[in-house]
Amino acid sequence: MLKLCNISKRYGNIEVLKKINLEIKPGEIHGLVGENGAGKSTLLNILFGMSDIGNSGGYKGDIFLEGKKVTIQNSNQAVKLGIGMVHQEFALIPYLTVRENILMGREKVFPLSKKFLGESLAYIDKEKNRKKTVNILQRLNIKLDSELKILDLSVNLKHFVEFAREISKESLKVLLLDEPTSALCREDTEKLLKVLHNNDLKDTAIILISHRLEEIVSICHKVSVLRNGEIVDSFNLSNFKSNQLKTSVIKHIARSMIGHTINKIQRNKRKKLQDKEDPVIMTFKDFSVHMPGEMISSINFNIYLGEIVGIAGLSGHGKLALGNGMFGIYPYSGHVIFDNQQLDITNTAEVLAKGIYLLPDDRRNSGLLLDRSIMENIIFTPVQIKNEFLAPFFYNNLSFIDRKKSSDYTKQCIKKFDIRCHNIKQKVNSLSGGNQQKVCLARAITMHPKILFVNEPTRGIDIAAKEIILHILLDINQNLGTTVIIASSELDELKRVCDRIVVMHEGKIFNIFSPETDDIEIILAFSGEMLTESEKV
Ligand SMILES: Nc1ncnc2c1ncn2[C@@H]1O[C@H](COP(=O)(O)OP(=O)(O)OP(=O)(O)O)[C@@H](O)[C@H]1O
Repeated sequence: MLKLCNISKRYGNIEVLKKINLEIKPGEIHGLVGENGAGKSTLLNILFGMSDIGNSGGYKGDIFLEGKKVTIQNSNQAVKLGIGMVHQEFALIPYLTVRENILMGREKVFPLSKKFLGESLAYIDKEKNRKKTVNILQRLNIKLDSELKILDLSVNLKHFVEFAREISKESLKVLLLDEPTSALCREDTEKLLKVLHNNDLKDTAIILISHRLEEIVSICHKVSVLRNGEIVDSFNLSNFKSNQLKTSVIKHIARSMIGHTINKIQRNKRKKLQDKEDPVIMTFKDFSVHMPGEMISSINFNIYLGEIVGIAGLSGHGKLALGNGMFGIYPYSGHVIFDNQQLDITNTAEVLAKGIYLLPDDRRNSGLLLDRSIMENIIFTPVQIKNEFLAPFFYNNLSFIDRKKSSDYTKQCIKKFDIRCHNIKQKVNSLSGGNQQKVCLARAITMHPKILFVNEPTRGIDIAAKEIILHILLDINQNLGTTVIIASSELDELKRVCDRIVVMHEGKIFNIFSPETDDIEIILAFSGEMLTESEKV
C-alpha cells in the first residue's frame, strides 16, 4: 500500500531524517518508535503534507501509494489520496461541535436543497449527521455528547474525536497515528486499540507512533526503530505472542532505541500513609470544579507537607480537575486553605507568588509560549512573578533580562532534562512534542515551588526521558522539600514514586491506597469497586 524510498528532511543545516526506506502492506499496523526528537512526527508530517514541511524546504525521496509515485505538497492532497492522520497535538476546530469536527466536509445534506442550490450551499441535515456521529462514537464505545464544543472537551476526549473523524472516512488507504493513546488511560487505550486490532480497517496501512512499547508489541505486525533520523532496526512482531517473548522483545526494542539499558527509578524512603500528626500544607473543603468531562464534586482532602501524592482514575472521573481547578482555570466552588489561610485561587499571580505551581497536561495551549525560544519559556514565569533573571535595576523598577545568567541557566536545564534541541534560541513550536514537555517541566522546577501540581508529566515522553523526569520530581521533593501532586494515567509510575495514591471515581475520592497495594485492587477502584477481605487474601 505504502512504500517510502530514501525519504530525507532537513531543517536548515540539520538533517532530521536520513534516507528512510519503509514498506507497509494493506491491513498492516506498523509501529514507529524512537527517542524524543528522533524524527517520528516529521516522517508522518511529510506523509500528510503538513505545511511546516513545505515551508521549511520540503523533503527529498519518493513516496509510492498502491505502486504509484505520488507527491504530497499539502494536507488537502494527502486527504484526496486517502491518507488520514491523528495528530499528536490535535487538529480540531475548537469552536465547532464534536459532530461538526468529525463529519466536516462529509456532512449529509437535504437532497432537495442540494439539487436546487448545489453541493456547497445545500442545507446540512443536522439530525442525520447527529445519528451518524453517535454511531461512529458507539463504534469506539465512547460516551460523548455529539453536540459539545471541542473547546469544552478534555484532552483524552479530543483524541477520541480525532480518531473517530479518521476511521469514519471511507476509502482510507493510509492512517497515520501520532501518539493517539498518549493522553488516554489504560481502559480508553484498550477501547481505541481494539478498533485497530479488530481489523476494522483491514485494507488500510497504519503507522502507529507510541512511547508505550507494550502497546506496540501487542498490536503491531512490525516495528521500526528510529534513532537520530535513521531506521536502525526493524522487528517482525507476529512471532512474539507469549508474554515472556513480548517482554524480551520490548527490552530489545528499548535498547535499540536508546542505545543502552534503562534503570527504572524507584523511591526508597517513603512516608507512611498520613496520620493526624503530620503537618498539612493544603486543604480542599467542599471543593468542586466544573471542568467539562472531568468534574469533581464536593471533595474534602488534605495534602501533607513534603509528600508525593498520586491521583489516579479513569479519564473523565476528575483526576485532572484538582490541579486545573486549583488555578481557577474552570468554575469552582468551595475553599482551598494553604498555610492556614484561605487562598484566593482566582488571583493566579498571588497563587504563583505563594509558591504553588501547576504543570498542565495541555502543554501547547496552556503550558508554553510556542512562538518564543526555549530560554524565554524557561525564564518567563520566574521573571514575571519573582523578578529573577534580571540584571540589577537600571532605573527605579525598570530592569533588563540578564542574558548571561539566563542563557547559562537554560543550558544547564537542557543538559539536566536532556532536551534535544539545536540551541537555546530554538523556538519551542519547532521542538518535538516530548522535548516541549521537558521545557514545561524545566520552567516549573525553576519556580522552586512549595507545592507542584503536575498533570500527566510523562505524557509523550520516551522511555529513557520518563525516568529523568521521575528522578527530577523525586529530587525536588527530597532536596527542595517540594510537595508534589501527580495526576497520571501511568499507575506503574505513580506506584514507583508516590507516598499514597488517591483514586477518583465519578468526581469523588473513592479510596486512598498505599503504593504497595496490588494493581488489581487499585484498578478495580477505578470502576468504583472494592475487593472483599477474602478476595484480598
Ligand atoms: N519547524 C522546525 N524547525 C526546526 N527543527 C524542527 C522543526 N520541527 C521539528 N524539528 C526538529 O526535528 C527533530 C525531529 O522532531 P520530531 O518532532 O520529528 O521528533 P519525534 O521523534 O516525533 O519526537 P517526540 O517523541 O518528542 O514527539 C527535532 O530535533 C526537532 O527539534
